[in-house]
Amino acid sequence: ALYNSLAELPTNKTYDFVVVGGGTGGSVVATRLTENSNTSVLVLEAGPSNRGILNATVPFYGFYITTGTEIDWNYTTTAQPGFGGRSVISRAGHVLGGSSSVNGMIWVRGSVADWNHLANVSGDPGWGWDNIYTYYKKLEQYTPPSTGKDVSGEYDPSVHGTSGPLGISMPGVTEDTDARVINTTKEFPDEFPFVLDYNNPDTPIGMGWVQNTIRDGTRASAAYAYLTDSVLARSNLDVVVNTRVTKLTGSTNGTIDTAQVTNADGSVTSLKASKEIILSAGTISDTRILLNSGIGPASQIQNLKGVELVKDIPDVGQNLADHMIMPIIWRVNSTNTIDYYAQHPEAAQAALEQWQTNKTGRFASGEPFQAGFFRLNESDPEVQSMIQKYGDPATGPDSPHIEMVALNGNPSGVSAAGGYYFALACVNLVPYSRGNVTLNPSDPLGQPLVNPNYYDHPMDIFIVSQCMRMAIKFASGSAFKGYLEDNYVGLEGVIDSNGNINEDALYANARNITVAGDHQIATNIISPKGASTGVVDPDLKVKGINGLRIVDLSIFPHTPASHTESIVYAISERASDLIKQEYA
Ligand SMILES: Cc1cc2nc3c(=O)[nH]c(=O)nc-3n(C[C@H](O)[C@H](O)[C@H](O)COP(=O)(O)OP(=O)(O)OC[C@H]3O[C@@H](n4cnc5c(N)ncnc54)[C@H](O)[C@@H]3O)c2cc1C
Repeated sequence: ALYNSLAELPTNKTYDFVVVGGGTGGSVVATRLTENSNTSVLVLEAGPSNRGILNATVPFYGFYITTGTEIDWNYTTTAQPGFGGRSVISRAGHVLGGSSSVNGMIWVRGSVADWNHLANVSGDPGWGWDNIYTYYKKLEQYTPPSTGKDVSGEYDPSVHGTSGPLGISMPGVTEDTDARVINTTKEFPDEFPFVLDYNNPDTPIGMGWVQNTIRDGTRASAAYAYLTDSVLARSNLDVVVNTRVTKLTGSTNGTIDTAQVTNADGSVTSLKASKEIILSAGTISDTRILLNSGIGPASQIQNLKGVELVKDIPDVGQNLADHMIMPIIWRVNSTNTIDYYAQHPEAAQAALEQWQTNKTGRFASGEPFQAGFFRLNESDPEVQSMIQKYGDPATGPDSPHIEMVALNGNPSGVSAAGGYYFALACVNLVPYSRGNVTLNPSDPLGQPLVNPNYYDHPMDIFIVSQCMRMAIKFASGSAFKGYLEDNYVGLEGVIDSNGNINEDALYANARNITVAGDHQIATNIISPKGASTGVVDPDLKVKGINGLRIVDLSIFPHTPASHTESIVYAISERASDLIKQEYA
């Protein structure tokens, strides 16, 4: 059942597993484990239920509307030297379904090389692509858009699953910029080849149509797709929302079996698992919980007020990485962009009403509609020399370095101020920079110190600058002539009157404007059993502790050449099988 507070939870029940965090990973693992009616699971989620929250349900809203609301943790990074000292918002869902309830819904699976790399670094071939591909096919359910738009020629059905819980769909309406973007791939086929399906493991490179975690015109979050009414009706599953876990404890040294919740009146409620605690609170929140439980680097824990060391694991909270997004935005000669809704409340209301009536119309889709995945241009001598100096940051020779996203509007959502826009957003998929999550010693339960160290490594901003050059080329296509007016954000001082690019200005814009990718990863990295580094073993159990496993994005050791919800779904599907096998 679903309970709105701990006070509602019956007190006479016991559970095999307590899942901390009902987010992307937690929703999957709770659903899969309770397929066995002999296994009981309690999920504790800090945020509210996703049900009835339009911001977590209407696909169009996912784009920008949830920042600053109660369904996001609204973390802020520390001042980032690579960003000219700016702090940026680092978002994560604070609602059932977690970040899958607030994200951009873009479905990109992670490259073959990324998964094979995971198999190599963990020493477990089961994390390799061949096995993970079977999980993707198991969990996906490709469905046509609710609007009835014909999407043939926009993806390759043969590489997707059709009967899993997670709905995947394509943009359901046509935008003015669709043809401009697709035509540009035809005009510049060498630099920007059209790709029918970037999720085809054999052809990840190119620009094509975005696939979304949307079903029946509705956001298909992990809560919507997995924690359905019938799953929540299972007698062996209880989910409690509005319940934040502060600490994990154990009965004997070296065993963790209890999740503690500090109630509003200061009292503590302990929730016990007879088999395991499964930590699925996400990359940033995991570290706060582990450090407050005395699990992590001894050097830090010794300084934390009121916390005693339980297990010294130096890598907890280390290795934090994130993608970063550098938007380039132009004013356009059109009002037919998503900015229109920000500036015309009556149009937004009508679109919402249409969505509420039959889940169609513009609000049944997200934004963007196209994205491209590219390698650096290895015939460019500058690229060659950077790769020679620092190595190729991609996990394999066919794995992309760069993502370029095309948006029919201003991605920051501030266009209520006026104007109509087109944007190309540049993403470095393979940053070398690593940071960490630490706590304020005098307030360990307070806001964690999130430091992704953006642009710390010289290769990282170089790759973004290469993507910016690509975006300038893309926007020079004939399809954009007369459509793009002046540059609004991203290219200040970059192009001189002769059309030459000023490298210093390119870098300065990147430092001043780039924002977080919200793909925070790697604070609990996987390593082989017995390794002296890393946080979890290949079966995702925390090293040197009994009864504690981590199932979320934090275990993945590097940023994948993709978006990250797909990584979590695959990790948690396989983790569920590993857990089921262990207790069979
Ligand atoms: C704004 C945004 C846009 C994104 N866009 C995309 C995209 O388009 N495509 C894509 O693939 N990925 C995207 N991502 C990333 C992707 O959604 C995440 O990487 C992924 O969902 C993370 O899954 P997780 O299970 O690790 O954590 P989460 O899904 O974040 O789950 C963690 C859960 O734990 C809960 N929790 C945390 N602390 C506690 C506590 N102390 N007690 C109890 N519960 C707790 C949280 O409230 C949350 O529900 C985006 C993310 C954000 C934030």
